[in-house]
Amino acid sequence: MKYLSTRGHAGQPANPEFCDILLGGLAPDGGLYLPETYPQVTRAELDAWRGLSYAELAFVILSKFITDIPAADLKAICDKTYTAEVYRHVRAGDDARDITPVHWLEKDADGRGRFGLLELSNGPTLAFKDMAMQLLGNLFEYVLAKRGETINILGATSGDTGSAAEYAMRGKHGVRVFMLSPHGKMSAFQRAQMYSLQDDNIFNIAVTGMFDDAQDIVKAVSNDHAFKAGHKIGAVNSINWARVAAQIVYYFKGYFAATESNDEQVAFCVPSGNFGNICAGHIARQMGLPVARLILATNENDVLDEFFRSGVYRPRRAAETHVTSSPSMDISKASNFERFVFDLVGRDPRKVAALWAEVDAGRAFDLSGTDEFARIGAFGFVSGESSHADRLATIRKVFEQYGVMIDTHTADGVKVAWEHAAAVPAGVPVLVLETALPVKFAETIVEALGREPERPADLEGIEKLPQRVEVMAPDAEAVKRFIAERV
Ligand SMILES: Cc1ncc(COP(=O)(O)O)c(C=O)c1O
Ligand SMILES: N[C@@H](CCOP(=O)(O)O)C(=O)O
Repeated sequence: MKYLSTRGHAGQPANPEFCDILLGGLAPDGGLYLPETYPQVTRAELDAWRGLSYAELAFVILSKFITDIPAADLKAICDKTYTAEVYRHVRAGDDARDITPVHWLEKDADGRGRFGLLELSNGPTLAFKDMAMQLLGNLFEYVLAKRGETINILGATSGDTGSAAEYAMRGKHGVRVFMLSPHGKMSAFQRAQMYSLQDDNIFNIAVTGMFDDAQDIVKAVSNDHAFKAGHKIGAVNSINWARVAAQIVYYFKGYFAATESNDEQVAFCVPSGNFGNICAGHIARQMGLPVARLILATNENDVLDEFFRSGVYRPRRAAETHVTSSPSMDISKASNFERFVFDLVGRDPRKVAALWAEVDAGRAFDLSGTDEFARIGAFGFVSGESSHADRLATIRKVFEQYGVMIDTHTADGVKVAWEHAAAVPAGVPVLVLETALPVKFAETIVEALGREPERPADLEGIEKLPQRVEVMAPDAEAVKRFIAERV
């Protein structure tokens, strides 16, 4: 499989393969890598895949995108990654061997699931990021050893990518992680998960700004080609295609869990910020997975909801970005949205480059009234927004009605999924992606329910551990100096 850049210049080689872009992160023209074409899944393949374990499914799907790692090696990496020991934090009664079990909230009279949670947060750091990041850790280790290289990962987090990356990379040979987080904007649990790590290869930098400032720094450093090459800078955010590829797998797994035959459809509701998660759902649908609807949910930072309703993409400045009780979605400039717009404009890199020239200059773009936006219905998206009050009411309702405690981001998803029930064809089950566990956002859970969420034994007392973090202004040059002094 060869890859291209959404902006037209994929670098050298002109059409790189998977292992090159795994280490490369952002394309040299500032665009994002995508496969030249989306591999199509045949009906015979879907039939054969139903019933596969998560690791087996990951192998067959990733084999379509990764053609430069021998099959036996890729299989071994998938088997090592997707184990019940790694994804162990399942709800009582669910089976960790499923890796991403579905927890049904509503079933019909025949006992068939109608509305449920796709559990994606059972990994080491209790957020969906572990689904891809654990694989990335193993892929990096494999490819770096094969090539005799090292990598210095520069990432940005609004709370969950950071800890998932650090847990996946800590102690890994040849890998250092420099992770930028928004100072004072994450939950106490999220901060403790990251800042309490004392491993020599982990560096936490808290920038006095928002997530978008941190993400801008990652892009600025990646776009300094001399620095990037000289300091072997890599990426683990969903700008890295490998993250998106790994996330495609659980859409297939969720589909098989929610249906009995491949004639049926399913709808997914995805709490969204950087558009990485739902971008994987979009690609699964483009590959032929029978997805009736992709329901996109935002919090008060509603830039994506605004686009799907109006055709206007208007990234907000840091000062206009709300600090909310679903903090991991406090994002106003969604990196992966560029991948979707590439498909929307007929995969024309010149159009994407022109649109992102506007975005990079701090302006909006407006596709309303264009032929492209007229086609948006074909992509299956609907969207909605959720507020702090909605979040509290949804957490309460789900707890009272079903006895299930959900986190604040998943609550945004449930609220928007309920709101869009009429947009889903009759009889089609709806899965809300559970993107984090409630203990990560205990303060809001206590506000909603008057009780503390359950805490896994292995994360007991982490807030009391000593923390190690460097606080810095959001300045790409200062970050470069910090990295250069340590590699
Ligand atoms: C808990 C949680 N939910 C939802 C999101 C939004 O996902 P995405 O950025 O892939 O749209 C994030 C962060 O990315 C997250 O950490
Ligand atoms: N919500 C994320 C933000 C970064 O998203 P990514 O998927 O691009 O890594 C976080 O928790 O850090």
